[in-house]
Amino acid sequence: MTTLSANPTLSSQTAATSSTDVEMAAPVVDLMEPLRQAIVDKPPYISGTLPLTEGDFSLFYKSGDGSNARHIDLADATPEQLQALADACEPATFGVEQQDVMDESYRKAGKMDSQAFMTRLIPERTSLVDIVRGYLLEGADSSRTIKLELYKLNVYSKGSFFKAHVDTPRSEDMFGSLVLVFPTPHEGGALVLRHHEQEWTFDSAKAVSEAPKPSIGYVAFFSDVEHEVTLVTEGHRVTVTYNLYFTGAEPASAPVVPAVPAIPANEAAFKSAFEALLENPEFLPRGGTLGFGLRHVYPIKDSLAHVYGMLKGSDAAVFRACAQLGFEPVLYLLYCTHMKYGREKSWGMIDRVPHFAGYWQVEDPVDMIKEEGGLVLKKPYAGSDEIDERVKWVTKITKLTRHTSPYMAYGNEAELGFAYGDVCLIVRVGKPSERLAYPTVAAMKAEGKAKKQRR
Ligand SMILES: O=C(O)CCC(=O)C(=O)O
Ligand SMILES: [Fe+2]
Repeated sequence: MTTLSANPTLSSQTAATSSTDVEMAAPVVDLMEPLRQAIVDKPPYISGTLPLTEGDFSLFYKSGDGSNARHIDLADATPEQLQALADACEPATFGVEQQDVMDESYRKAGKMDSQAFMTRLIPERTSLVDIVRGYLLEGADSSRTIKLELYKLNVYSKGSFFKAHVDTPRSEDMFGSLVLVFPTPHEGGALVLRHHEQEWTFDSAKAVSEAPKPSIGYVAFFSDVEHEVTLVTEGHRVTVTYNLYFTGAEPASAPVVPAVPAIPANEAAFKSAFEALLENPEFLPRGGTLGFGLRHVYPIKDSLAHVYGMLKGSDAAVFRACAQLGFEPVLYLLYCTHMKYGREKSWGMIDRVPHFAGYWQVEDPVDMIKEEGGLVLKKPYAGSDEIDERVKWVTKITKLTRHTSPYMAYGNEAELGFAYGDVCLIVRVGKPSERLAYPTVAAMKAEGKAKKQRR
């Protein structure tokens, strides 16, 4: 059910401006709850595989008394070479109440501290940092600068494992861990992650063996996620781990788009929740329009077109899942006007950046949106023929990606007003027997044009 929020008090003369607030964006708690949950309760990790160049798999390490360095190519290592690497490791410990403890019933693995090896792999020169920022982090966090600190190398030989634990934070700024799994032959050693009574498994051995060669497996997760490494039943599982920190530096100016798009962990959950809803005859019995607030920041200037190719994390998950099911998700700018007099607000949306420059003494920017080819969602005292579309909001509108347009506002003298458009994703769904038959955007536009001409 939609709840109405109290009308915010108007603070200035130019209060007849647009800003999005929670009223319209209050999500409908109903059949769509599983859909909303799939987006909002995003799994606290991201995993996948990443192809790298051959040199990145070279590892040099100290062995014996340390007077000789050895080399191993982890993309093409023999069992003997891997055994030599395992022999050069010390037994791994783990932290219990500020102390490093060795207990092979809890953790059985070999470890090498970062000063005992050198890898050519520099995560900052791959898309790993962008993947962590774009797919693990959300909202404002995803444009913060992060730092990766090489922590350890581990060799999980046959019979190795690491029981459930959370990683010890190294400082207040540490927000997570990144584990890279090399493509060495092994079986078992999957990483099981648990958070808020949910569980996920990343079978890195399987993922890496199915990836184009040579690739590494990667998994990044937040510090409060419990995780365990299951028993390695064959071969050697070689990993390097990094601690992930936020740095104090200013946020990067433009949000970064991962060069290699990762598959968001909640994409499958969202897709199956949506498929189940589409099967349900009680869901939008006459068809309807779903709205999703975006959960990442994207740069916009004159157009929304480039944002389609930049979608990250949950935004990418929603877009891709809907498109795969045959729908045509469209980005819109959503405007809300607090009227100067009275309590009502008007709402409108448009699928491109509007140009308000030629308008003079405008009372309600939603009228300009309409003139520019947009749609009216809500308007005080409007008859139903004046409402173009009604949107059911699955997730709240956010102000993360907002476009500001100045315009000449109505007043005793012309004064400058500002209209704020918040980018959201709109998906139109047909009635139960013909879910994909809802008019396409092109059809809606053509219809709108015809309507205008008839007037
Ligand atoms: O190897 C992994 O996948 C995780 C290792 C781990 O949990 C750790 O080193 O703390
Ligand atoms: Fe761990």
